[in-house]
Amino acid sequence: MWNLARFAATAVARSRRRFSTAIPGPCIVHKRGADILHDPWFNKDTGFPLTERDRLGLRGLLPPRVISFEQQYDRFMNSYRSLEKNTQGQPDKVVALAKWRILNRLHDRNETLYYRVLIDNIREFAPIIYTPTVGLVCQNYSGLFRRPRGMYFSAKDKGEMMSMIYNWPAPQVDMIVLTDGSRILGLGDLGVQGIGIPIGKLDIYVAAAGISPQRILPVMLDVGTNNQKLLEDRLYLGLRQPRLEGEEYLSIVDEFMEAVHARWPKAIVQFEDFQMKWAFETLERYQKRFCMFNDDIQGTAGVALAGLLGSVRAQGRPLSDFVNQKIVVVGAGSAGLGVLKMAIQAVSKMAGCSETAAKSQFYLIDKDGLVTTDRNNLDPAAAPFAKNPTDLEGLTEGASIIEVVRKVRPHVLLGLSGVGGIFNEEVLKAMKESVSAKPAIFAMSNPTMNAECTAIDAFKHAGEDIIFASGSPFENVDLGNGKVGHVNQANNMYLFPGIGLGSLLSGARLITNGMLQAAAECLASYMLEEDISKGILYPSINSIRDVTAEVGAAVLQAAVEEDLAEGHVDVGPKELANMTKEETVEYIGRNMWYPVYSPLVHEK
Ligand SMILES: NC(=O)C1=CN([C@@H]2O[C@H](COP(=O)(O)OP(=O)(O)OC[C@H]3O[C@@H](n4cnc5c(N)ncnc54)[C@H](O)[C@@H]3O)[C@@H](O)[C@H]2O)C=CC1
Ligand SMILES: CC(=O)C(=O)O
Ligand SMILES: [Mg+2]
Repeated sequence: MWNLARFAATAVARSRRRFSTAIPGPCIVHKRGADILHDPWFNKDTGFPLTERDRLGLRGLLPPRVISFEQQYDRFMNSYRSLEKNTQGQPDKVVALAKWRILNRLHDRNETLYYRVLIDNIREFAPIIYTPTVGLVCQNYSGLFRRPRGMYFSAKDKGEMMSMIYNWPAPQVDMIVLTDGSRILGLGDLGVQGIGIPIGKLDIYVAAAGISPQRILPVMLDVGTNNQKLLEDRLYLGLRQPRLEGEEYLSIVDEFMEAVHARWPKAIVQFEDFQMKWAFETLERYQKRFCMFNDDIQGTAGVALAGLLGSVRAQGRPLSDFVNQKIVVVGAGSAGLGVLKMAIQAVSKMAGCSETAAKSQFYLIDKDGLVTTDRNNLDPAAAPFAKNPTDLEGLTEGASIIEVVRKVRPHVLLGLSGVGGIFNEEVLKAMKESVSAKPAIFAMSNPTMNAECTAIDAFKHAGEDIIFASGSPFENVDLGNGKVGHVNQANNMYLFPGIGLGSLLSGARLITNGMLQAAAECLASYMLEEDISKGILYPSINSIRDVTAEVGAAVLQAAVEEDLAEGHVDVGPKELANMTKEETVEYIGRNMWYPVYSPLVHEK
C-alpha cells in the first residue's frame, strides 16, 4: 500500500465510465390500490400505465391521463425553479428549508422520481439533503416533522429490539446508518433530531453507490439527550431524560447490533456522529464482530489523507515529499484523531520508519491548545499524538493556533474542531509565512457556519496560491484577472458510499484497515495531474457514481486479498478473486440501482 508506482499511473488518462442503466425486471408488490399510491417505494403517481392501473386496482384512483416519467421530472423541476424564484431575497435559512421541504415531499411520495432528480442534479441538491442544510433540518426537526422515516430504538425499548427489528417492512436491508444524535455535525447534541443525518447519508448512498432505497435503513438510537434546551422543549420528540452512560448505554447499542444481525446477518452498519468517547469505544467493540465502520473516524481519515497527498502533488512536489510535510491538525476529536492516525501510518509506510518517528511532522491542537505530554488529564485517545515539549523548540503545552502556526510554518493547516471562524485573519495571514509556496488550508468542519474559515477569507488573507478545501461546499473564489481560487469539498461523502458498496458486494463479514486504506489510496490516485496542478484535489461531485465504483472496486479487491470476500448473491468468492480491476469496477457498476419505473407485478 502507498506504493508510489500506483500514483505514477494516474498520469495515464483514465476513461471515465458511465454505468449501464438497463431497464430493471419486474418488481413484486404485495399491495393493491390506494396502498400502492401511498407507498413511495412503488408509487408512480400519474405515471402508472393504464394496463398497470387495471392489474393493480388503480383505475379511477388517478386522473385519467398518463404522464411520462420525463414529464413528471420536468414538472418537479419547474416547481423547484418557481420556488427558487419566489423565495429570492428571503433569508438563506428560509430558502434552504423551503428547498428541503419540496424535495422531502417528493421523497415521501415517489422515491423513484426523487432519486432520479437527486442523481441528475447531485451538485445542486447535495447541499440541501446533506451538509449544510441537513444541519438546519436537524436543528428544526420537531417543527418540520410530518412523517417518520427510518427506525427509532430508544432506551425504553430495552429487551424488545429483537422483535422490533421485524417491524421494518423490507425483507432485506443492506446498509444501515446509525446515530445516537450526540454530535451532529458541529452542532453538538441534538438528541432524536439527529435522525436527519442517517437519512441524508443514506440518500447519498442511493445517489452515489446505487444502493436500492428499499434496502437502506436510517436508525436513531435514542438514549436521551444532555441538551437542556431540547429537554425543556415541549415539542421535542425524543426521550426527555439525560443520556444513558457507561454499561447502560453500551447494553442498548449491543442489543441493537445483535438484533440487526439476527435479522440481516450481512447488513453493514455505518456509525455516524457519535460523540468521541462512544465513537472510539463502539468501533473497538464491534469492528471484529460485525461488518461496520465509523464514518467520522475512518471515512474522514481517508478523504483527508487523499487531500493531503493531493496537496503535495499540487505543490509540484513528488509524492514521497509527504513524509516531510509539516501538518497542524486543529481538533482532537473522533475526526481529527482518525486523520492523524491514518496520515501517520501512511508516512511510516512511505518513509519506511516507525510510527513514532513518523509523528514528528504532526502537531495536534484542541480546545486547550497544543497537545503535549505536559498536559494534566491528557485524553488517552489524544495521548499517542501528544508532542514531547523537549522537541518543541519554543512552543509549550497549550500554545494557541497562532503561536503554533507562526513557529511551525506548516505546509498544511487542517481544521476538524467544529468551531466556526477559528482560522481567523491573523491565523490565515500567518499561513502566508508557511515553508510551502502553496500552503494548504482544510476547513473541514460542518455545516458551513462551523467551518474554521470561509473560502473567501482563506484566499484573501492567506494568499491566492493556497490550496483550499472545506467540509461543506463554498463557491469557487473569483480572484480577479480571470484567476479562480478553487474550492475543494473535503467531505467523507467521497469515500463512505464506496466503502459500504465494496464491502457489501465482496460479502466480507468485516471491514478491515486494509479495505479502508485501499479506499483512501484509490481516491488519492483518482485525480489527474492536470487537475491537481490547478489545486483541484477531489473529483467533481457530478462524477460521484464513477468515483464510488472505483473506490468500491478497490475495497472489494482488498477484501479478496485479505481472503475475506465470501461473495454476494450469485457471485462467489472464486469469481470475485478472478476478476480483473476493470471487471471489478464493471461488476460494481452493474450492481448499482438506478431509478426507473419497473413494471409492478402483484403477488398476494
Ligand atoms: N468534512 C468531513 O468529512 C467531516 C467533518 N467533520 C466535522 O468535524 C468537526 C469535529 O468532529 P468530531 O471530531 O467528531 O468532533 P469532536 O467533538 O469529537 O471533537 C472536536 C474537537 O475540537 C476541539 N476544539 C473545540 N474547540 C476548539 C478550539 N476553539 N480550538 C481548537 N480545538 C477545539 C475539541 O477539543 C475536540 O478535540 C465537526 O464539525 C464535524 O462536522 C467530521 C467528520 C467528517
Ligand atoms: C461529514 C460528516 O460526517 C460530519 O460532518 O460529521
Ligand atoms: Mg459525520
